[in-house]
Amino acid sequence: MSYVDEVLQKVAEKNPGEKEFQQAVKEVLDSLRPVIEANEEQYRKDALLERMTEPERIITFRVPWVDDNGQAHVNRGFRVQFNSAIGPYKGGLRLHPSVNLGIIKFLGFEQTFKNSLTGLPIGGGKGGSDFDPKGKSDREIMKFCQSFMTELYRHIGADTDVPAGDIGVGGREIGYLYGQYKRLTGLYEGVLTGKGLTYGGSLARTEATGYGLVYMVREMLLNAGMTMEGKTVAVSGSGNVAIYTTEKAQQYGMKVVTLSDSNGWIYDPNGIDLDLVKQIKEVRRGRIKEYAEAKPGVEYHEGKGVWSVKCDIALPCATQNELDLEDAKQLKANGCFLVAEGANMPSTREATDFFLESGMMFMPGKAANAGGVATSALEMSQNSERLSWTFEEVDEKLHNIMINIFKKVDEAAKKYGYEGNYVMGANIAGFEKVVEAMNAQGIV
Ligand SMILES: NC(=O)C1=CN([C@@H]2O[C@H](COP(=O)(O)OP(=O)(O)OC[C@H]3O[C@@H](n4cnc5c(N)ncnc54)[C@H](OP(=O)(O)O)[C@@H]3O)[C@@H](O)[C@H]2O)C=CC1
Ligand SMILES: O=C(O)CCC(=O)C(=O)O
Repeated sequence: MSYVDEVLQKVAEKNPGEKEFQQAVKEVLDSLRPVIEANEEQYRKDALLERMTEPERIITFRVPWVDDNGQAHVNRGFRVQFNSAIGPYKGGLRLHPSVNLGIIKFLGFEQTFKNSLTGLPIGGGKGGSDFDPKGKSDREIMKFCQSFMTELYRHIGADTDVPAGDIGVGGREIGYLYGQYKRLTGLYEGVLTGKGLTYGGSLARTEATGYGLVYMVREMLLNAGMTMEGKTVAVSGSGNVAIYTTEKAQQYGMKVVTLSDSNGWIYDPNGIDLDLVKQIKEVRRGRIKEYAEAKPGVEYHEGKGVWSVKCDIALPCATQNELDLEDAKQLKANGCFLVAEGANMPSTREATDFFLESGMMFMPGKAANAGGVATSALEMSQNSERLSWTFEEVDEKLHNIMINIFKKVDEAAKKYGYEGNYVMGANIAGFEKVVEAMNAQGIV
């Protein structure tokens, strides 16, 4: 049996029921086969893949909190410190009722390669809780965050592990988490990113994942001799990544016609009115349905369906496995020729294979959405030097980082004879740096 198959079997046996984690490991290792086969003997001797697929540390803890009516609740908290070969663990915290250990492990595993691609010194980690922030008051969110940090603080630090936002965690939550960390430790340090601008946050971090995604799309189009102006774009989600993807796409003259949330999706043939979306989602914390209620001529549909519209470009920005094989086929049939993932692993394995086999341009999340964590690393740099850079400085650095990621991914795919296969390119380029760092540090 090949080394890859042997490790995939062990991962399945050792992580039963963790389907997203198994899916992510299989997708990465399958695409690394040519590299691994060329070094099989050494990698096997060093148990390289076994070490790479086993988190360095998993922390789980109880998160008790009391709601506004005096009722106590208990959630489960997680932090998976996956790989510190190239820097302190870095990755977001997710608050969503679907969160479980397998999901956090898949995200931490992916984060390791993504962070490697940024070219910055950050290792991979991820965390979160099965707490549902929807419908909770600000005070309930605060109490939850304080309780969560009361356990987490002993495992993190500006030079050891630096969490940030992800689904359900934005500026409000980071503020409450930071306040509690400071209270418990007495330290005023860059232990979290995505902080508010008044207490150490970086300009452009809020926009970074979405802006970075569009900078990546720009490189893909330029490389194919195409322009952005006038392209029709379908975006899913209506949170941080979807909103700032839409903003940057519109700035480049593209027309975004869809957004969604977990209840349904909207189709605005005239192009999304982003001020209205921000009002609904960032100010009122409302549902995307309210957009259609406020605007005549906009369609609202319950459930899934964003990928059924006619578009040139599809940018999934909601959650994992939100775009399946049927969606992929429908996109192709409707003329879509480019898909870039704002979310982490939003395309199922079958959908990804279809994109690659049918000749569509496809950029996986670990490359396409790396602008968020890259800008978090820029926030860490600013915190270390006790300085704040201008929006333009950070945005320019972000843009260059995305250009460099595209180059690395493109070149790695070409080097192994898979030109245009950015899944292989991203996995290989991310993997090579982690391997070099792990080898240099011995069997640890
Ligand atoms: N924030 C960041 O900097 C980065 C985020 N990402 C990834 O981008 C994706 C979106 O994150 P972000 O925008 O920050 O999160 P937000 O919480 O701001 O927004 C998430 C959006 O996705 C929708 N959504 C979440 N879960 C589901 C679900 N199970 N089914 C349908 N819709 C869902 C939400 O709808 P609803 O409100 O109804 O739940 C919401 O519209 C995630 O995959 C995240 O891991 C990747 C890199 C960096
Ligand atoms: O900014 C960060 O540290 C993490 C962002 C994140 O969670 C991600 O890239 O998926």
